[in-house]
Amino acid sequence: MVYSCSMRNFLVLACIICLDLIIVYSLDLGGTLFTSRTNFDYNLLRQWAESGLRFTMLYAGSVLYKDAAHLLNRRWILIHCFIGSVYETGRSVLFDNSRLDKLNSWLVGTVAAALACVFWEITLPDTNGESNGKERKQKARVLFIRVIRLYKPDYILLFGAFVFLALAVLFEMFIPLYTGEVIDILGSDYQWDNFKLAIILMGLFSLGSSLSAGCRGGLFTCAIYSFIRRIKVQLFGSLVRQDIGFFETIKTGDITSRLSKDTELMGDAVALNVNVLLRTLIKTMGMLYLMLSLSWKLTLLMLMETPVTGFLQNIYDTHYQRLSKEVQDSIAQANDAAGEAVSGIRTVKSFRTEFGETHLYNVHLMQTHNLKTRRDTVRAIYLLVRRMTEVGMKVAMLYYGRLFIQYGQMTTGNLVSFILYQSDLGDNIRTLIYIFGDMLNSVGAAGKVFEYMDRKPEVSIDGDLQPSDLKGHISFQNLTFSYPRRPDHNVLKNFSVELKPGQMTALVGMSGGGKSTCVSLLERFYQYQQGQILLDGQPLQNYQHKYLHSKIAMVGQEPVLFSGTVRDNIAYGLPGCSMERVKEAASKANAHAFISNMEKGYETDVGERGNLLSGGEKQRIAIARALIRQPQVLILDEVTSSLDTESEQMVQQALACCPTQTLLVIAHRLKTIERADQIVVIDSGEVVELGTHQELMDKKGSYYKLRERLFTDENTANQDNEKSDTIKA
Ligand SMILES: Nc1ncnc2c1ncn2[C@@H]1O[C@H](COP(=O)(O)OP(=O)(O)OP(=O)(O)O)[C@@H](O)[C@H]1O
Repeated sequence: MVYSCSMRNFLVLACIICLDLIIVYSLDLGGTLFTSRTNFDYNLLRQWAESGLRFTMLYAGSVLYKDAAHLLNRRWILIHCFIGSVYETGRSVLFDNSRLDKLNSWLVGTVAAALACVFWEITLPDTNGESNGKERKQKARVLFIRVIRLYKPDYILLFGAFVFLALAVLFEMFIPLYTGEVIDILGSDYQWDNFKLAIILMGLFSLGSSLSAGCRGGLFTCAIYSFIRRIKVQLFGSLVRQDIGFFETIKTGDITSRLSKDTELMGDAVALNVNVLLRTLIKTMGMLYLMLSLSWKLTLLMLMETPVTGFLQNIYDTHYQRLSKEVQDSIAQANDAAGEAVSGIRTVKSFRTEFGETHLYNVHLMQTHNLKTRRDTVRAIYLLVRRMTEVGMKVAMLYYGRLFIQYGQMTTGNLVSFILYQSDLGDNIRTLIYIFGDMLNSVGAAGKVFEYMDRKPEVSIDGDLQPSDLKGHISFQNLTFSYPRRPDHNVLKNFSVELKPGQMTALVGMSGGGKSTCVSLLERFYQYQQGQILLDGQPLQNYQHKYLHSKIAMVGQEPVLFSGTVRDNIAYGLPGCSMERVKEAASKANAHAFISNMEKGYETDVGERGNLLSGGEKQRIAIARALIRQPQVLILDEVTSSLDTESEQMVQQALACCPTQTLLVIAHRLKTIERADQIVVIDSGEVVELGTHQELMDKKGSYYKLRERLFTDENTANQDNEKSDTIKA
């Protein structure tokens, strides 16, 4: 903290200020005893020496007296001691005035330091924040260089754009100069030839500048679009390679925001910002040169605005960026809430929670609204202060400009050119300062994109085993597993089971026992913590990713179809697959008949996520999608739950006609798994019973009880259905 509000601290501060005033006058008195007041250079030199001495004494005081360190920030002292010297030097140089005003310069120093304190109070609360800022800048630099490297394929476009940029700026720079010249020609001894030449040159510069600016913009836009497309593809490629655990911990809104907004910000980081930066930089240099040649004194005066503007911009950027980030996060939350409600609209309607969902959305929007109001207030205050600084500077410039014209140091045309440059230069300097902030912001977005692009999936996909004759013998050995979102809860505990080729294994058990988890691990969606899963004696992770998923196929509880035709969905991931194979797989899955009855047959669009089909139809297409691969291991997770009895029997027959296949079935309807070669009963992630249907029934253990319980449930449900049918009839 620069200030502490206690009374004691104020007293200490007052003492320090008094002490400083005494030091100033003692030094001045001492100085005047030995030097002459009329010597301009010597007086200025003495002023600076005094500043240095005061700074050393106050700084030493702040080090020795610990409490003062809170009050006397190093920068505070620096400004306090030196700003007076800067002010006096500027005044003396501008107006050849050798009279030094001690009290005046001391007051300037104190007021400037007090203002600095107020600003630092707001912006730099502690040194920790400062070191974080440094780290952030260092990180931003690294990210920025990485983004530049990624632009490599577009270097030619960028080079062309930079050439046109330089041309546009050069042409643009001369326009105000010739405007002033025209005014001088009109004002003094008017000559048609001079006037004509000035107008033609102005026209040519304007034309050249517009043409070059157009080419520059076009080339930059091409480079940016090409870059953004490349990055989006790379990011998407990296996202789809991630393990399922990653998607469970990251919100969909975050992922879409990375893909859409951050990649675009990242594209702007280099091309757009460097474009603006270079344009502004070249223009600023050129304009400064021309302005110095018009009036170096007025230029110096005008440059005094720069540190103030920079300072204001710095404070503003810090707050604005923080608030903007909060606004973005809150927009993402609101979008998530709306997206979730729309995707689950059936549930929302059936539970009559439309009002609740609308209210929740409103709460998120209100949060966004409040944050936006705060952000815009900060912006309004900043604009107000900035405009006041600008206007103040303009008034000062006009005042001194008039004096210089009066003393014959410049012409009216020169002043007009100067004013035109000045208003442009002010904008340029602000842009230069802003662009650094914006670059930090843009590379911040790049950082988020790189974070996803660099992420290594926890489930490795580096295996390279692809044996030509896979038998499909699977062995779960002492498996222990917990989900990434719930690392303390072991879903599988020391789980061991063997699945043999040509056999059907059924996993049964109460809901939440861990049946689907076994399937997820077999599909390598997650990485288990202990034990291993062997396929034909080799750990699952040794197999090549694509090969493994062509040999192990799964139909899940809620099969997901993608928008496109029925044919596209059955032949998903098999480019160039023949129609015969598609039809054959559909027939095996008992889907051919209903597909043929549809208006466009296999070319029928299934709608987004297959919404135009019934649950059973979706499931049969999903089964066909699995069967078309002729997998060695087939996993059916609660597949038959959405099928009618006839379809179920036909699917069962289709599955039975593949004698060498390893079949793993999870079913609640225990009737469907009676013919399984082995039934594994799972409870709380452990195998509690294992055997054939008959063996387990004879044992009268968990399986027997489970069956009884489920039969009771099924019968009750059937009776309920019959009753409601009678009522309806
Ligand atoms: N993605 C997940 N993250 C955290 N916990 C999970 C996740 N999926 C499942 N679980 C938990 O793991 C346990 C086992 O779930 P699993 O889906 O394997 O059971 P199940 O036997 O297939 O149940 P059901 O018969 O209802 O489908 C449950 O306690 C469940 O809450």
